[in-house]
Amino acid sequence: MTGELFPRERSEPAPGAVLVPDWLGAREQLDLVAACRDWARPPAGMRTVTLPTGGVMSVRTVCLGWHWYPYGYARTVVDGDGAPVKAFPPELGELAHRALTAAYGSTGLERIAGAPDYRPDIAVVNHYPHGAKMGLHRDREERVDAPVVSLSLGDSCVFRLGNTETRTRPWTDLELRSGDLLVFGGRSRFAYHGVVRTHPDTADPALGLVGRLNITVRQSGLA
Ligand SMILES: O=C(O)CCC(=O)C(=O)O
Ligand SMILES: [Fe+2]
Repeated sequence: MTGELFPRERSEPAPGAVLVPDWLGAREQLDLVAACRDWARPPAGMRTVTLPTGGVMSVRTVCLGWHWYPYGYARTVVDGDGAPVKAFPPELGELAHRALTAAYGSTGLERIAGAPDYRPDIAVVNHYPHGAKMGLHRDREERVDAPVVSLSLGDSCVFRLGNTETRTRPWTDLELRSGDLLVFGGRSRFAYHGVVRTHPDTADPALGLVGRLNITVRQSGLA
């Protein structure tokens, strides 16, 4: 906690996009960081991703359930060590279900595409070392429009939530801090988004994490 005078409040920066600040407690954050460390280990561990353009992403990534590569999903690390992707942990599915209820409320949830029968089966874990960022993109390799649940850990960042049509304005810049929950579903599900910058060493040192971690939980729609 950063000694805020007032609690940071839930907000809806775009239709279907909900930010719930400080959603994860300290214990949950520590447990997730520890889990990420396990998931990062080879085989099928954390790797850097090379894009078809030849560019190398500045984040490092590990996936659970389905392996994301540019641009698709596979059951093995087709652009890495070739190992089978690690299983999607049921606890993460339960956490993501709770996240949808926290974001939309149990009644609001019914009005969000793919939320009532939500069956998440992918986690994409990104580590942002100091200086890393992520260009504007859409999460569109999934075959269904169920919401994406995003959990942030460690350093805070500037997250850019754009529109569904273009990579350009209008967009909204949000600060995401450790423990924050962002859900993008409904009309924001396929919005462009990215991470403009992180703020080095802003996390509570007790978390024992250098840089920033982001976990997105998704539903693939793949069998
Ligand atoms: O790090 C973030 O907050 C966003 C990550 C993201 O957009 C992705 O993994 O597709
Ligand atoms: Fe994304």
